[in-house]
Amino acid sequence: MEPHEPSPPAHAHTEDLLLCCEDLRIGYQGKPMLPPINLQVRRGTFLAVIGRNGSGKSTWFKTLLGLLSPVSGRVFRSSPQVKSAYVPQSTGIDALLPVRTKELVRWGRLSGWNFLRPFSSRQDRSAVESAITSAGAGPIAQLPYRELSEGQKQRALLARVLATEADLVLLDEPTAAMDAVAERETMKRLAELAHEKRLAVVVVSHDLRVAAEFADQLLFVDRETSSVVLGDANTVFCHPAFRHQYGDDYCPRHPAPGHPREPAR
Ligand SMILES: Nc1ncnc2c1ncn2[C@@H]1O[C@H](COP(=O)(O)OP(=O)(O)OP(=O)(O)O)[C@@H](O)[C@H]1O
Repeated sequence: MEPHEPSPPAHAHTEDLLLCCEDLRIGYQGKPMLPPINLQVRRGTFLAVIGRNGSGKSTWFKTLLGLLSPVSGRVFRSSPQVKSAYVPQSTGIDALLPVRTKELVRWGRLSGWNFLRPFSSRQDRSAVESAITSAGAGPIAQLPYRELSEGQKQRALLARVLATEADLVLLDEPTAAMDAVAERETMKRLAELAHEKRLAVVVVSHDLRVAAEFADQLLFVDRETSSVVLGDANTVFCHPAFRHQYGDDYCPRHPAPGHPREPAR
């Protein structure tokens, strides 16, 4: 280890650990917007980040990626080799070039000016094919990216990020423009990828039920109640801060009127 490299947390020496937030406070201009975040991101897990608009989800992603400095605390990567890939909420890719989806995915795979190489390696080609299949982007692979619908563009960008074969994949509302069927299918695929390929997948989603169905854990962030809640769906959905924002309908312990949990005697 380099002399100036920060020391890892005591619990970080496990092979599945990719990234760790330690008392991490996120915000702008030195002003924290949430209480400290403590969590570990591990291989083979699917984490969904939920919360109202403006609650700090994208800010957290930017801090994880090093695009924004923590207000305090730290983000620790278990190794400098941990490779992350990120799909932001919206991108300017379509404004760039009239490129086919498959080429866009290939460029995601080949870093820097390598994408100008006329031939990619067999390994690159196979990673591109597999990413296109995993993202369900086969039917649109030969179509110009510019001509795709917003939901199809999201699939293409998902394939692009998967082609990088990153260990940690951060996706900010990757299904926002998809119809309900495509959204469910994509979240299911992301969960399978996390579990089968041993990736860590972290997704921001506003579809709470779909997130709860497929994610291993939920991270709920809320500025109004100054809350950060990490746990399974029941833990999060029944938390007072979550219920303050979204009501009781998501919590099985607080059934909606007319749907009693116990049959009436
Ligand atoms: N560069 C910036 N400087 C100061 N404040 C900012 C900056 N960028 C975003 N914010 C503010 O930070 C807060 C959190 O924004 P963020 O984009 O992280 O929310 P979010 O949870 O991702 O929201 P959404 O669900 O709408 O995408 C918002 O109030 C936003 O206005």
